[in-house]
Amino acid sequence: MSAECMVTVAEIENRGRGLVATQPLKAGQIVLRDSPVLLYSSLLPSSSSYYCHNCHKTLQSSSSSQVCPSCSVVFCSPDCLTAAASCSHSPYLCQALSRLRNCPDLPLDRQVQARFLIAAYNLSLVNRSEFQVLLNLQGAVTDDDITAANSLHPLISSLFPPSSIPPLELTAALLAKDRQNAFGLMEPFVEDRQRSVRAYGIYPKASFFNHDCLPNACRFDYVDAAAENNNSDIIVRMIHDVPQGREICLSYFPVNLDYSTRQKRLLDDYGFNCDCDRCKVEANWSDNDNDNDNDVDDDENEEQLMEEEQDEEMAAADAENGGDTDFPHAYFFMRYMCDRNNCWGTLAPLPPSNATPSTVMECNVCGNLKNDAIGSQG
Ligand SMILES: C[S@@+](CC[C@H](N)C(=O)[O-])C[C@H]1O[C@@H](n2cnc3c(N)ncnc32)[C@H](O)[C@@H]1O
Repeated sequence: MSAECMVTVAEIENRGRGLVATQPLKAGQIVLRDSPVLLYSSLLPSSSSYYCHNCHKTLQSSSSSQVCPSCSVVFCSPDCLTAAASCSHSPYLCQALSRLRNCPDLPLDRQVQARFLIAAYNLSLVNRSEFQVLLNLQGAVTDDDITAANSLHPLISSLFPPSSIPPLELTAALLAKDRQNAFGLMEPFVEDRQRSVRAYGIYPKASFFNHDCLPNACRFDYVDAAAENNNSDIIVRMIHDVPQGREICLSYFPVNLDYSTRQKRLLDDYGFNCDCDRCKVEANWSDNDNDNDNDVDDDENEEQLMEEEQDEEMAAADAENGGDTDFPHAYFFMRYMCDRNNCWGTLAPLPPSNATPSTVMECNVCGNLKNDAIGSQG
């Protein structure tokens, strides 16, 4: 059975649409493969010249690289140049990105938003049905989206003929959809180096996954390691078994973040208060009282460790529940969080072969494979 049949879109109370298992699902099973309808670079123009402007693979110093004759951006192969010319690097987009490169004073976050808007409006010109996918995404507009739209509108308007300038409201709505639905394609993991996002993508099916702070599935990508033409594809695999009818959720960020950081991020970026089982337990932890005093930058928060005390508190909470909750929290961290230094990835088994579960766990951040002692025992 194809991965696409294993989950279906359903309306979930207080969460909008979500993806639900159509059958009992096994640990390691692939429930979704998805390709982006839109992909844009998140890097400074100087760094983005190291990547193919179509598939975002690192360019090799080989003769197969192709240069756009109009704007000089580079593609990894003639195939990527041809594919891009009719879609992601149309004449409109080529001209628009050249204009954007002439705005060096625009801060990087605004440049990245401008690249998204250029890619989105390009999609409206080259592929109406995929643009419609974008319009159908969830996305409540905030004041920040309106501020960003106001600041970028003169630039965006200048890229269109006066008769077809898109309305400001559409620009704000698109920015909101991007914020709440884009997946970051990260640079491959290097120990002791801060990982950055290479590109953002809008994935039409994966954007239906809701968030849970203890997810039952996780997302894999194989940037620079994927088979030909699949550099930006993502795969979602089950972390553990779930019954038919269960909602399948991802975590929108590394699972080691603390309670108040998670709540803040979910409210600021995604517009909701999380009341998942883990949050219900952690909402009562005493050290949350101090969390706000320690507010630090989001990036720094990503680096925060799941402190030992918290592990102990989780174990205590599970013990209080009789230790027989459906899926104890401490167990999740012991079994499904990568223990490699500075990684904070989530582990999921490799796909089962011939219905036999795999005992090898793969980390979705560093790619490490490790034998699953608990799984292989039983
Ligand atoms: C990537 S979309 C997920 C699909 C979305 N529910 C829809 O209807 O298209 C992200 C948005 O879904 C909603 N969402 C995701 N997880 C949620 C959760 N655990 N509780 C409440 N809302 C959630 C939020 O509105 C969030 O901005």
